[in-house]
This record gives sequence, C-alpha cells and structure tokens, in this order.
Amino acid sequence: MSKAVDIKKLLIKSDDTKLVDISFSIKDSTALIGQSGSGKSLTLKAILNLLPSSLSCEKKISSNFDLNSKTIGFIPQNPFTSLSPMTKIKDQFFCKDKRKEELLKLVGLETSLLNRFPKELSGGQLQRVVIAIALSNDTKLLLLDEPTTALDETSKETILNLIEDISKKLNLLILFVTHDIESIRNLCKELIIIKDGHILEQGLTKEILTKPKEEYTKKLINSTFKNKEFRK
Ligand SMILES: Nc1ncnc2c1ncn2[C@@H]1O[C@H](COP(=O)(O)OP(=O)(O)OP(=O)(O)O)[C@@H](O)[C@H]1O
Repeated sequence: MSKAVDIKKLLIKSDDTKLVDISFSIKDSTALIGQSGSGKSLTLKAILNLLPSSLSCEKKISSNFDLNSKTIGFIPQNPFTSLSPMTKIKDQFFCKDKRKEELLKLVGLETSLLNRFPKELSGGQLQRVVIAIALSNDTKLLLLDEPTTALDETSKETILNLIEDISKKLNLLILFVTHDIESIRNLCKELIIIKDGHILEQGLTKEILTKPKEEYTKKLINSTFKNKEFRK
C-alpha cells in the first residue's frame, strides 16, 4: 500500500483569532503555496509539534505509517543558519559513520566533506548536507520550507532536481511549502493554494497551472512566471 498522511483537521488560533483552518492529504508530493503570512510555516510547525505555546492547536492527523521524529525529515529555508558553525559536518549527523558516507553519496557529495566545517562549504553543498541529515533516520515524510530561498539560481535548480531524485529513489512523501509556484512545477504532483489560513484552491499541479479557477491563484502564477518561459 502506498504511503499517505491525512490531515483531517488543523486549526491554529491565537486567542480567538483563527490563523490556520485547513485539511488536506499528502499522497505523493504536495506543494502548499501562498504569500507571506498565509499560514504555511505554522502548518509545518504544527505537523512537527513545534508550535509556540502561545498558540492553541487542534489537529487530527492520520497516516498508514508511524508518524514521529524518526520518520519526518525537515529541510528549513537557510542552510547557512541551520547547521552548527563550530561543529564538523560529520558530528552533525545522528547516525553511524557508514550511514553518513552513504547519505553524502546519495546527495552527490564527496565523503571527504564530512571532515570540514560548514563555513568551508558552498550554500548548495550545505543544503545537500542538510538534506542528508534529514534522511539520517527512517524518513518517510519530507517537509520542506522554501528550501531554495537562500541559494543562487544554479544551486536552486540542482537542489530541486536532487529532491526530485531522492524522493523517487526513497519513495518519500513530500510537503513543499513556498510562495514560488515555479519551483515546484516539476516536483509536486498536487498543489494547494492557501490564503489567510484557508485553502482557496487545490488539485493537480498541471491542471491548476493551466486552468486556475481563482483570481488569487492567477495572480500568483502570473507573478511567478512573469519574464519566464512557461511550458505546459
Ligand atoms: N506566534 C504567533 N503568534 C501570533 N500570530 C502568529 C504567530 N506566528 C505566526 N502568526 C501569524 O499567523 C499568520 C501565518 O503565519 P505563517 O508564519 O504561518 O505565514 P507564512 O505563510 O509561513 O509566511 P512567510 O512566507 O512570510 O514565512 C500570520 O498572520 C502571522 O502573523
């Protein structure tokens, strides 16, 4: 049976103000797209059980595999700040040496980089290391929070291709949060448009990109693809 996560209810409130009120499923690769303040990060934090205690949260999540800190991998926005600067790469993993080497090879890095400090790596290399660390355990669901924002155009493309490759190879479920529809065009099969904490539109990425129903979605697509060639 293929893996799936069903978020039947996710309600996040600050006092009486609803910040997020959504439900959706992750069956393969899903992108959650919205502008700043739409509720993307809070959604990820709720799945990771990392919401600040000042917020209240009601959630009903079911999955056909054990959902815990070992099966969820998280890739944050900025690889420059997500690793400890004074610690060698090899000491930032939570697994055995042989597994560290396997993981570095999986993300296309030389194993000799394990002996370096983060400042001795490029942004693209650092983000590969962060991905390798996120896969250290028995990862089944990968949560990505704008993982290419801090990277240049070339590294951005390399990282997106790598995520696509790895998710196929390891049969991972993907939830990719971004405001940039273009970055998930090839990577995510399904797309959810979120606005003010609510789902505005959802469906197959291909269909929404070619036939968006909502004005807001049209605007998001136009702003992303402006000046860029868009292939159907
Ligand atoms: N700790 C908090 N207390 C109160 N309100 C919060 C808190 N954290 C976030 N919010 C509010 O919740 C809403 C959603 O925030 P969230 O960080 O999820 O947005 P986002 O879509 O991830 O934005 P960005 O793309 O800028 O990261 C925003 O209106 C934000 O101001």
